[in-house]
Amino acid sequence: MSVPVTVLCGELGAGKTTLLSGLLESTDREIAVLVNDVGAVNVDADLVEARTDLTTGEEVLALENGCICCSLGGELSRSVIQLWKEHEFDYLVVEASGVGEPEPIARQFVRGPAGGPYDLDAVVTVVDARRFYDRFVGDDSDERNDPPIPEPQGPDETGSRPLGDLLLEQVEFCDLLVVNKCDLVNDDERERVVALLETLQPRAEIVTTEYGALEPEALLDSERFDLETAADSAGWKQAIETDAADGDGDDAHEHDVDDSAHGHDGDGHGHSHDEHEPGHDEHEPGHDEHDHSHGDDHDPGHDESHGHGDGAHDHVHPPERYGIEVDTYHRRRPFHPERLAAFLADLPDTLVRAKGLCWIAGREKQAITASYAGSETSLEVTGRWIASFSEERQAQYRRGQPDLAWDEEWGDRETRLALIGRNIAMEDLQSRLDDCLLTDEEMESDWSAFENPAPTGMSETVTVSHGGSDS
Ligand SMILES: Nc1nc2c(ncn2[C@@H]2O[C@H](COP(=O)(O)OP(=O)(O)OP(=O)(O)O)[C@@H](O)[C@H]2O)c(=O)[nH]1
Repeated sequence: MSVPVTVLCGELGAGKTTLLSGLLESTDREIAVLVNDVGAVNVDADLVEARTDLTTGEEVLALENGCICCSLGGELSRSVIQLWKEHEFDYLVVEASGVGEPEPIARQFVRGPAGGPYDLDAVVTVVDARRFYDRFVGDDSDERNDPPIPEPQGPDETGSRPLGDLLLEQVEFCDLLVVNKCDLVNDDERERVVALLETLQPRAEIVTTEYGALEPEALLDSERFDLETAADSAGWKQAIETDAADGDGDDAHEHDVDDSAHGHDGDGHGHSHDEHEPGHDEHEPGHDEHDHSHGDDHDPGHDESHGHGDGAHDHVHPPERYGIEVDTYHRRRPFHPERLAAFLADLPDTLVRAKGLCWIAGREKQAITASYAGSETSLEVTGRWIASFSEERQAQYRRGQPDLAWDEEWGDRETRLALIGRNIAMEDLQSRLDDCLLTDEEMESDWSAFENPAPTGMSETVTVSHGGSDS
């Protein structure tokens, strides 16, 4: 019998991982998860792993070397077929990269080789209510009862399509729309968002959530996916492309087989997380199966063009088309807590997403995950630096992770962030981050004397609002 599949799409930071983590916690179904993340730091797979008993490399499978939508007939199909052969599970959830287009992914499960063992059940798009409102609905009271239908905006002055275009495509293609982050909009704003979404996508069911809290039944075995529509993919394609062509005037939506990796520096990511807090004991020393490659690199590797020279297709990858740039920030020096907080409250609008581990002075034990999306950055203690354990334990952990880069003085403490922006001055951003690092003089000072808003306890989270204060 075919294994049903739910494909989870949505804007970067809309809450896909949050929703997925909740789903995995609330169902007894044996769910395999395919996570595809953009950027060298494959944080999502790690977060999903941390919150479940699934393990990367087994049921949680991370596609680190490419975007699903570029892996047509390639890595996606191979991965899911291999997964099906080697593991027992009765449901597959694919968490698509926040910049992935749903159609080519869905098509894999309908027409590709994965269509054999799998049966596409639903395509679910998660929408960030706040961002959707701000971007598309606005605050013009004249439009209150008759929101305009946003049109894809076409190339901007740099030749890239606005990121919102991709969001619209995800909205238009799906079967279920999850309007998430409803805690960040008021009732009126929420209703206007829903009204506009209904106009854009009359076929989809729409649910509103906070932190992606949904009953598993809403996401699994819904049989929402319309196979007839899917089989007639030229129809959807036309619908989507007609809109996009308004701005593009070319065939940039043509998707053909392309296994190129892009925007990835090939290394996995790093960090062993704490294993000694209540409820977080599932990992043993050496549990971390991710790669630990620690080049102090800045890999802009996202500029590859996808011209194939045979004239058959003109695939422009979304990160390129939408002006998205992916970079990593890696430093082995701690942040000054107050300067970091001030920086996080004043992030450039061109930054779409940032996520990764931070080393913050005064928090010598805590490995803190920073996650920026939309209007806020959360700082959450997600583990402990191995260097903060006894020497005996350190040795034990390090034996299990022979590739772990280790500094004589600071051990594994470091900052490694994925930065995703649109038309962003990445160097400026990196240099502003550098300004948040401790100076040589501060390195010698008493770090515990700094005012420090960073969290201390495992899973404790501090949120910094963009342009606002801590909460
Ligand atoms: N205020 C608020 N924050 C939320 C909600 N849902 C998720 N978040 C936060 O938003 C941030 C992004 O959530 P994720 O679940 O990682 O988003 P994602 O869509 O998986 O992100 P990408 O994988 O980068 O595309 C995290 O800091 C979440 O804690 C919500 O309903 N309300």
